[in-house]
Amino acid sequence: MARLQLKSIRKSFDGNDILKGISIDVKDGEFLSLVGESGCGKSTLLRIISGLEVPDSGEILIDDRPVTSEAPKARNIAMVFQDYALYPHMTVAENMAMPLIMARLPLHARLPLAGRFSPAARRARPDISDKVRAVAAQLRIEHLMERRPGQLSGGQRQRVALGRALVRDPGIFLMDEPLSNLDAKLRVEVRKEITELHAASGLTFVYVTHDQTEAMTMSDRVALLQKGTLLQVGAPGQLYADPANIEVARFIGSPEINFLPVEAASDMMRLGNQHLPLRLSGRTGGFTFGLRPEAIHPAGFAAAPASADTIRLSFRRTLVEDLGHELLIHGAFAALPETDVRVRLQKSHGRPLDLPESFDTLIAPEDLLVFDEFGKRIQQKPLPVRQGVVA
Ligand SMILES: Nc1ncnc2c1ncn2[C@@H]1O[C@H](COP(=O)(O)OP(=O)(O)OP(=O)(O)O)[C@@H](O)[C@H]1O
Repeated sequence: MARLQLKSIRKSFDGNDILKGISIDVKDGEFLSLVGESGCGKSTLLRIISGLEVPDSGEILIDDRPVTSEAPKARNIAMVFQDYALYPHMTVAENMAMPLIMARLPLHARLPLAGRFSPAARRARPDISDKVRAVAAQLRIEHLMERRPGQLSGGQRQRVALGRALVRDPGIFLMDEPLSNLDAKLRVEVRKEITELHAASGLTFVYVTHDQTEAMTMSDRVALLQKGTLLQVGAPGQLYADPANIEVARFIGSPEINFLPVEAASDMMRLGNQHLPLRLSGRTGGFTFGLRPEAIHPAGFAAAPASADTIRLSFRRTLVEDLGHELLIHGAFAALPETDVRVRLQKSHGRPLDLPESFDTLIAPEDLLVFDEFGKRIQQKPLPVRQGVVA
């Protein structure tokens, strides 16, 4: 276990700023995910933590000890890559033992083949096998120990790669998109296994993924990067319900959040051609509402939101996707026909729903997220205006 602090990490390649001052404090034993779109700098940051890459400026501390200029080996960090990087000619047991064998060999014997057949490697092996067996049991791969990587499924290979990283008893475990080569069903399985592994090992995990669902389901906290900048770091529920800006709201949540342009006057708001009995305390002008698909309640088909001040908007559907337990309805509000909107509707016991083409929807003002013209979240919620009386 170890605490990891990143302080103002900067890195550029060929004059392009890839990381623009990233500061994150990863707690001892925490599972932190780094998420963001392809090219935002996630892997570069992970490589900098591991020591494979050197930052242009900034500092890395492990348990309060500066390690920025230390070699990877001295950091007691293990890393699992998306392509597993197993030795194809070695058995699972040999693959898993290799980091321990290598650590005990003199430098000249560390080449994979030389290391494998050298007398020093053979001497080191007996006391290593107990450790390998223990980790294999933890990962439930004992029955695979004599196979070679080519004789394993993707999920099994992934477990071997995890095992190989774990045998060294690292303080920090780094993973770079470890599930991306697995099919969807297996991804969910291994996702659960990694979460269990984290809980059982108590290690500090830093996990890179571009898949927000993966990050949300596995992590204690999620750090969202965009173009080399840290947009927000927080618990999954916090990023979902309390995003700092439009980019975070857009990236987190599937299906994606809806955005609606609105104009605020002192005593009402306007959405397209409809007046809404809402106002923003002391603020007028152009804003954007963020509205999660499950916060739009089709009247008569879903329970009304528990709010005394729901607003009612007519909706016209264009496409309905039946996901079995729920419907994902695409369409637009009549007040704003040019803006696509997604609505999630739970089905009662999977029964089919006969949705008309147009129906009313109910929305609780408390469920509206408000963003200013720069995309920054405004913490205040829209206030109801009742029959011309400002509440
Ligand atoms: N050694 C390097 N030399 C030059 N450019 C690099 C180098 N490593 C990374 N880059 C560039 O830095 C940017 C960020 O790369 P990085 O791999 O960190 O992104 P990422 O967020 O992990 O993306 P992905 O999800 O696609 O792996 C990319 O534009 C990449 O081309």
